[in-house]
Amino acid sequence: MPPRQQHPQTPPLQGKLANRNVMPKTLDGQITMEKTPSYFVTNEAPRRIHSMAKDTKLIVVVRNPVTRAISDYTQTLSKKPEIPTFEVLAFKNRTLGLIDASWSAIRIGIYALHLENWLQYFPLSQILFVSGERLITDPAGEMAKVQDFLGLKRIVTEKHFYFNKTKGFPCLKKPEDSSAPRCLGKSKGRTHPKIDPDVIHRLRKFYKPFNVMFYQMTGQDFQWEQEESDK
Ligand SMILES: Nc1ncnc2c1ncn2[C@@H]1O[C@H](COP(=O)(O)OS(=O)(=O)O)[C@@H](OP(=O)(O)O)[C@H]1O
Repeated sequence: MPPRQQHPQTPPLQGKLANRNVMPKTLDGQITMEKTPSYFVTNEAPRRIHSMAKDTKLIVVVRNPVTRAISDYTQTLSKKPEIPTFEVLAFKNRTLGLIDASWSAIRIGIYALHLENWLQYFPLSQILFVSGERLITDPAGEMAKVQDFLGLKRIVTEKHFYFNKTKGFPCLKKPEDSSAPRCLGKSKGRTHPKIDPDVIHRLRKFYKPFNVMFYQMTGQDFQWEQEESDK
């Protein structure tokens, strides 16, 4: 049976019962999924989810935190075009090179910090880290890991993806029926504004120790230090 998915717009975790009540009933052989990216950085989320269901499997998609910050900013900019530039928001004091780690676009990318909170409640074996970069370059490969992690048969494979040149991203096709291929919407894969290379450089330096800590904690090297430039 297909996994049942809770809508991402679920009210935020307000308490154990509040959340359980909005989840659909799950039958034998079904998996209920809930997708709220902000839970990863919500202090109370691990404790609450753990007290609701200790055996919950957690999937976290992570990408280079510098690109993530720019993506986050791009999303806000699309809704509020009047906000200051990324370069302005990124610093507490630009002359001193002091990064503003309290700005959510930057803080969310300190993955090691957030993961520490989750590891107080869940073993690493219950968490799958998906590489946001490989999700674009090898979606079938990443989806194979997701399906294995969830104990599902590998139903989604290479044949379900094609690279859409116009979109610049992989899109989905359903080879089993004749329905039209589907790409993600306009809000995914926007062009990022060009950011001052010096600011990128400073952010890379800022994140490096946290990235290294994250690689050690997860046992996975996401190779964000190897990337030459951000799009
Ligand atoms: N197949 C495909 N199509 C389009 N976009 C893709 C795809 N795979 C991954 N991505 C990347 O997903 C990024 C948007 O995801 P978000 O994490 O912002 O989504 S969410 O709003 O938090 O759910 C989005 O980030 P931006 O490029 O900054 O928009 C994409 O880079």
